[in-house]
Amino acid sequence: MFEPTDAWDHRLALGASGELAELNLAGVLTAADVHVALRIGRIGGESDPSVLLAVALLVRAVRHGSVCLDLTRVAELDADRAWPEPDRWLAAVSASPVTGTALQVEDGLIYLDRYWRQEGDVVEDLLARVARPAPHVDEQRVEQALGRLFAGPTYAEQRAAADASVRRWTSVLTGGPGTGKTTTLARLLAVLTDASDAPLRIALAAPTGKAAARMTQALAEATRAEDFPLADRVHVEGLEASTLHRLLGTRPDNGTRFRHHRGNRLPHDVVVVDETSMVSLTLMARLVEAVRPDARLILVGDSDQLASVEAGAVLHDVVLGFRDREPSPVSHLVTSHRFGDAIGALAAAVRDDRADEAWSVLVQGSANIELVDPADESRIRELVAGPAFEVRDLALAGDARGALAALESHRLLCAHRQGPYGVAWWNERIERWIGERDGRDWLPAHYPGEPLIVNSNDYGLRLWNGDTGVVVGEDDGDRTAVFDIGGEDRVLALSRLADVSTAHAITVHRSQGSQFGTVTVLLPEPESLILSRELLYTAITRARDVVRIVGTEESLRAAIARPAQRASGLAARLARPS
Ligand SMILES: Nc1ncnc2c1ncn2[C@@H]1O[C@H](COP(=O)(O)OP(=O)(O)OP(=O)(O)O)[C@@H](O)[C@H]1O
Repeated sequence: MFEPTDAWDHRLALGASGELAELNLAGVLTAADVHVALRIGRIGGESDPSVLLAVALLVRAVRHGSVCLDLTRVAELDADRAWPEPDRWLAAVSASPVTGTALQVEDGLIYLDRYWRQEGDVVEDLLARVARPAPHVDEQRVEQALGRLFAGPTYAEQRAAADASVRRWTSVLTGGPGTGKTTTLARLLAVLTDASDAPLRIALAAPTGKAAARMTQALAEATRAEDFPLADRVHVEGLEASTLHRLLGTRPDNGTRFRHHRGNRLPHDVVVVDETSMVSLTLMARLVEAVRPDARLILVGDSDQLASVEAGAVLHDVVLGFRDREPSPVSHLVTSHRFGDAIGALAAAVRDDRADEAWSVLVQGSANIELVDPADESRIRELVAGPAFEVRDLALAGDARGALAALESHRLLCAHRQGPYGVAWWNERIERWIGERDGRDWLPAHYPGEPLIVNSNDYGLRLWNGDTGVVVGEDDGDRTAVFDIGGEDRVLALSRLADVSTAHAITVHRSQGSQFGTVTVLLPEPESLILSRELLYTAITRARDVVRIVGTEESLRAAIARPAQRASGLAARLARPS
């Protein structure tokens, strides 16, 4: 609910009446939701208020990450409101002249045409891929390679996953942090290469630049493990990941179409995608159509993490949809291999809806886990300003590498962008603390020690969405920005930076695909609509060594009790017997 400032308040949907106007004023529908619905109605010749209401609610659902709308669940938005009876409502939508053009109905769910097509494409392409006869493999060579690369009892689960993947065109490797997804992938790639007569063209990709750099690094580390057979290293060494956009070939004239597609497939024999949980439905549709039917597609990720910023929860849906298929393309790694994994145990309690256990782990605390009272201002200042001071001092001393390393050692994660629990507010607060400490009333634009995060891909500068850097130099003198690109420093003039923001604090959504030594998670009020189990799980699993949660018991329990819900027909359509 909001109080309009006047009749022209931009939040008001002018021209709306009845329920659309009421729900707009109640803050359920934005002006844009209403305008899109009215426009679709006008173009399609539909004036039935219940259909227009369904369209506006559908646009709202897509804005919240859903692919479609289930009319039987709309009442959950406001149980006290008299909503249309779902069966009759669906019948009205199905009979509408806009259905079949701007709108589609499938399995009782309503879709905007674009997402219906994309979901249909993903279903069709994935089902066609899993229905293909299995790839031919040389059993003896595969057995030997599996035995060599996955030797010993600690590798049993991962060996089974690799064994299954070798025998499929399409496989999904999912598991929580530290369950050995990267270890398995590195060794699986070695098995595939060893078992192939011709050299394999392997593509590695991730949804963001940051995630791609991490994938390259993690694979290199996994390959350097002591028990990774030397002779197999050459097969995996030197492989570099790129962003999915770069792999598919971005086109300057079109943001959602790529150079590679159904008519011009990728040349690779193996296409691996890491951090697949962050891949939207739109991007997944483009990916699966671009992979040759006779190329392997390996999707890697943690299906319990937050889904993509855009519509869809594709990895989650694919894992769910293929769960009961025999043989299943999905391998689920469950054993954590990180020594003394207290963070993993906390994350698992959150993921599995064990709120009592999560709370008691937090209250008990340990070397890796701390619960911080949100009222304890001085502790919070110490925890979040301390690392910022360190980055600033190193940046002022001209130590770019040190500043970048300090930056990666801690990050403040917020659920929101705005408001007292939001990124903007906390960035400002930290900047105030820096000013106070250094006796400055104001800091210059792009001050030394300012952490930067890139918001969109910049092909000219070769900076990718999610890349992080830091400003180095003097407050009243020369300053440059230094970015860590896959372990190498890239120095850039500040004037060249177009779309960057300050990153003392970032949202949990933005942190996906990254990890930090210590993570401080700021939980919002329990009523916050953005607070969900997946959000908390994702935030906790960003920490390598230490996680600190600033929040109340109510907020923690509210998060765990609320699984993020994204309506989609993908899982059901993949699971349907063919
Ligand atoms: N089978 C194993 N035996 C012993 N140690 C292992 C095994 N598998 C993985 N590890 C070790 O566990 C740690 C985590 O493994 P890995 O990085 O492969 O997991 P991951 O699932 O990719 O993690 P994340 O999602 O956090 O990146 C690494 O230090 C790795 O060396």
